[in-house]
Amino acid sequence: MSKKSLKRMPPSWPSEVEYLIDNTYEPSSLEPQPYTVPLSNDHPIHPFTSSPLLPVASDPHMPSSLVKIKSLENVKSLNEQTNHPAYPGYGLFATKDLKEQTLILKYTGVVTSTKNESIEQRNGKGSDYELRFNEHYCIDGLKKGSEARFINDYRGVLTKPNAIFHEYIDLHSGRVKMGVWVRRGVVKIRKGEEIMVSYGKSFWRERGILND
Ligand SMILES: C[S@@+](CC[C@H](N)C(=O)[O-])C[C@H]1O[C@@H](n2cnc3c(N)ncnc32)[C@H](O)[C@@H]1O
Repeated sequence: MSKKSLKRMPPSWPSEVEYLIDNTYEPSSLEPQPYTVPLSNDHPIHPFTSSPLLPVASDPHMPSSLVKIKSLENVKSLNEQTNHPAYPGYGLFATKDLKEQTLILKYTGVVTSTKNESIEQRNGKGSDYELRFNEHYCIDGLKKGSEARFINDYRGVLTKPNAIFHEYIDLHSGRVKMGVWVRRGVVKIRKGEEIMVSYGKSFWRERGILND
């Protein structure tokens, strides 16, 4: 059996999407040189400090036992009368209590360069699963990605996001990755709660949903 067919996948993973434990760069020559490890002690261990340096952390184990992909069919929004605003679709939920500042997951996908594009050229081009990454790149989780591609925006469900997307340097490979972290000030995301970030106002503005 090939290595690929042995790859483990999270439960409820959609067959049309490739599960990716690590980013794939397109073209592969785009991948930057990794940092030389060990890194200096000046790097923090989480993003919630005033340091301008990227945090250093060990890659989270994937598929992750900390999260579960769930259909939103029976999930209500804050207003218990209405369906979740991302219904019909999926969301990502904690399977354990997750403490403040925990690195929960890696956001993986296809990484491409945005170096020669202005913000105006880039706006509206990305899929609903695309994130800006490491200054001159973006990661698209539309066709290939990890559990993190199922994370919804907090609007209409929570009063504040309980998680953030933030880059880190993998302690072992020296490569920059995109992480999903429990947000500062959130004592814990409780088992069963939906993990939610803010996509940013520009995400909704580009889709004609926010006007301010
Ligand atoms: C990265 S996907 C999130 C996962 C998605 N729910 C799924 O089932 O694949 C982003 C898309 O989810 C939906 N979504 C996420 N958060 C939402 C929210 N707060 N309100 C409405 N739609 C939301 C929107 O369609 C958005 O373009």
